[in-house]
Amino acid sequence: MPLLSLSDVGVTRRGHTILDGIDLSLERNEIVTIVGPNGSGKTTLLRVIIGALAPSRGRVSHDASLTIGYVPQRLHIDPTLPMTVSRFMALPRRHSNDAVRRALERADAAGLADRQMSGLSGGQFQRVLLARALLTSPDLLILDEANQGLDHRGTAEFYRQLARVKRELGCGVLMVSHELHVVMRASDRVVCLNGRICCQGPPDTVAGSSAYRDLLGVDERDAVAFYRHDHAPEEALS
Ligand SMILES: Nc1ncnc2c1ncn2[C@@H]1O[C@H](COP(=O)(O)OP(=O)(O)OP(=O)(O)O)[C@@H](O)[C@H]1O
Repeated sequence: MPLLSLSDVGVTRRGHTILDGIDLSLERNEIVTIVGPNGSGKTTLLRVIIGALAPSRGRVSHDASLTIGYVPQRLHIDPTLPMTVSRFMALPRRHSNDAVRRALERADAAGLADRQMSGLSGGQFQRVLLARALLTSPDLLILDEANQGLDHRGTAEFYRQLARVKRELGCGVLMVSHELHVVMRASDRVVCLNGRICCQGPPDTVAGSSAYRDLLGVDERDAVAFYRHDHAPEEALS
């Protein structure tokens, strides 16, 4: 049984259709990445999935006990505000010291507990956001452009960490990304969105599809070469 499924979901705002006819299932032990051009409805879809936005049509179904961990696209913390990583992990609510330690370890951020949030590098900051989303040992982990501000190597490391988290927790992972070549390497399934789902499937199949190339404006040889060049089985990523 899927962790969460969307059936014929549509979102209309001020007479404008943002999402239409979305059928999507998310499973445990699977990394799914949504790609699509600016304004294609990616963030809107994530908001529907986390329950922050009610769809205008269709149904979102999941078990009542489903726990979701969410890593936002950006989080601004006033740099003049002194706040250690441990303190940040206690916002908005406290968890046991054990739970905090475990979450930081899972996100490969164990050594950062006493550091100031304002002194973290982009990659370290993302790991702490990931650790906070892992505090509840979620069934489904959702990341909105979590690799923003990371360079190519930082992004690859972050995705390796995600693959480890998925294996350890057995959770499902859903993310939105613009990093096409890394997405191709790090995902089990890619979903191309443009208000509707244009195509979806394993990365190599999607990379070769004309719907994907037309939507993202990538050349066929580039898409497939990117995939072949960068692709490594998950074991090799860890
Ligand atoms: N509350 C709203 N009212 C009206 N229009 C909205 C609302 N929220 C989003 N939109 C519109 O819906 C479309 C999709 O927005 P969304 O942020 O979901 O796209 P996106 O794919 O995440 O874009 P980006 O890649 O630029 O972050 C855009 O045209 C946006 O202007």
